[in-house]
Amino acid sequence: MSALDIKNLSCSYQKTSVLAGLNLTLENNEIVCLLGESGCGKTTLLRAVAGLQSELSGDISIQQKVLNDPQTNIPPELRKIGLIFQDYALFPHLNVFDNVAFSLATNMSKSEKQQRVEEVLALVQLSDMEKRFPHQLSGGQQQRIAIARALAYQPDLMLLDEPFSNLDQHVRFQLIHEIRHLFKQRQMSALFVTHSKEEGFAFADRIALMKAGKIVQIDTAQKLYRAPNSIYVADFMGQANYIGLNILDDYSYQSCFGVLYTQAKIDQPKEAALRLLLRPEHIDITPDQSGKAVVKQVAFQGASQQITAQFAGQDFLIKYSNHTCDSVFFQEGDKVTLSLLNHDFVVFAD
Ligand SMILES: Nc1ncnc2c1ncn2[C@@H]1O[C@H](COP(=O)(O)OP(=O)(O)OP(=O)(O)O)[C@@H](O)[C@H]1O
Repeated sequence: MSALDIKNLSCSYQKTSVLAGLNLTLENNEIVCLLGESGCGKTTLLRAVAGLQSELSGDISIQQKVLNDPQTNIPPELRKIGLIFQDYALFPHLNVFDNVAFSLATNMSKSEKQQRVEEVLALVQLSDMEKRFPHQLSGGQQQRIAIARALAYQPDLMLLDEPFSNLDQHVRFQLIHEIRHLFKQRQMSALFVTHSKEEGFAFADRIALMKAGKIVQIDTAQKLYRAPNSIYVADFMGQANYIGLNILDDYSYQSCFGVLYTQAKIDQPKEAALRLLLRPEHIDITPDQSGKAVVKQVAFQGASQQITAQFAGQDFLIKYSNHTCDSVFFQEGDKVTLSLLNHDFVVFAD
């Protein structure tokens, strides 16, 4: 059974279309990250699922229960959704206990409430802070309280909008790992918005990369990085070089690195203009006095060097790992040879 099913969702603001015919399915216990540049519609999609969006068409179901279709529009408070925002949204005049208890049904007995609040505060490791007020907590602790409050409500789906972006780097990644572990333990499905791919990598099972109101690719972070379906996805997911290819026959191309052979039959017309994606770690660099490439720039990064080298009339970005004791430290002006390391080819047609 899927945790969330979105079919053909379109949303607009004053008739300006923001989401157009979007489809998305979340499996049970899955965390999916909506990633994309500012303004692509991530928050609008989250708001649509929460029932906070008015100009909307399409079908939305949670746990097979229809929330939105042409006949139905379940109000936000009945959707069994936990919402977590960037600014924690805690009530400043309520202590931790009352903030967490706030979302619980009014017909719950006092002892049931007590038990539920204690349980979720233990989950976020803040049991001893029941009496404190939000201003007496750090940003990370406030966000944990917000998460405890959402968990106490026992939602069918958790929606998180940039929940970690107000936290400093160290606390942020610690909290991301902690909350991911907690969600997995509680078998919680979640849709999570961010514009940081590092947060998406650390928190989500799958990433849905959005562009102008559409999901352009959805898959694991590794797949999006290694097998992007477009130059847009390739560039969004990491640094990239591209080289031109000419088809020689069904299994080989001519390139500036010589003839490249493929295992899979090439299914493009012979005259197609093609580009091969080369990540910086796909290119090997070796010092060579008679080499045809020259180092233009070196950025030492501790465990690696990021090198820009000119070869065949173009600049290549190369990642050179310093992991062995005979690693070379390259300098501007060094003559070098570049070669391609074995990897699965990703080729784009222009
Ligand atoms: N209330 C509104 N009225 C009119 N237009 C809006 C409104 N809210 C958002 N928009 C527009 O809708 C588009 C999508 O906005 P949305 O907030 O969903 O993007 P986002 O991907 O979450 O961006 P960000 O990463 O900057 O938060 C943007 O062009 C934005 O300007």
